[in-house]
Amino acid sequence: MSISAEDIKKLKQEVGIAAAQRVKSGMVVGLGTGSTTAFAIEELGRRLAAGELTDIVGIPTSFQASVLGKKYGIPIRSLDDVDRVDVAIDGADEVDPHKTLIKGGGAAHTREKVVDSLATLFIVVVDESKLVDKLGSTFAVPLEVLPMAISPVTRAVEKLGGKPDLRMGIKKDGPVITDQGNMVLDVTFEAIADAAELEKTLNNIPGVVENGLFVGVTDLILVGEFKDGKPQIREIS
Ligand SMILES: O=C[C@H](O)[C@H](O)[C@H](O)COP(=O)(O)O
Repeated sequence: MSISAEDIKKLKQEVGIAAAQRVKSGMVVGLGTGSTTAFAIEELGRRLAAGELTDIVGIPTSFQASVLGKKYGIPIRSLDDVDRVDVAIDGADEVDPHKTLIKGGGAAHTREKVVDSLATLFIVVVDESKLVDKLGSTFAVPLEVLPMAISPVTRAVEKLGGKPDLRMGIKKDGPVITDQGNMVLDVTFEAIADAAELEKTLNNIPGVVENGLFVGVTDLILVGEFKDGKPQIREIS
């Protein structure tokens, strides 16, 4: 049974709110990027305004997260200002049974990997449509690439058996440019047998800044799903 866009939005909202409710006063919070995390950031702001939370600071994983954090009154800091990240809340484009992720649908995976990997507790928030048996079945692996290295990186990933596609803007002519001023190659692989190995291999190509495979980083996944017609949250830890 396919789920409507409205129902998916509802599930994103439920898991976003549930994740934000796990944040405690005094915590340093990694603010993820995307439509699901946006609900978590909004809920953090609501809790701050209501006095349910005090003294949190947010470490944004993108320009979008920074703007949203400020909009909802979360004090924004950089990694230079803190010595830890207590919890990070972030979305994903695919989640496999080993809690390995593909991220970067919003071209934010480089900063996300830095912040999410530092977190004592990394919570992934997704709706059920993101769960896959095999990584790469619905989503390509995004690579953030230095613009001057697009051609050699394209050839290198083709040699690895990947099919690279330069990500183009939707409301912009030309390629998508990341927050760091780089480009994105979305690489489709027929099968990803060993995500950990592929993550390292891709990052070893000169010119690749970071790829969207997140291996061994996830602590907890909150999955929004419909059961008996009602939205509910399943925890995978
Ligand atoms: O670059 C973007 C991020 O990795 C997002 O967290 C990911 O694309 C999921 O986004 P959404 O919650 O909008 O599906």
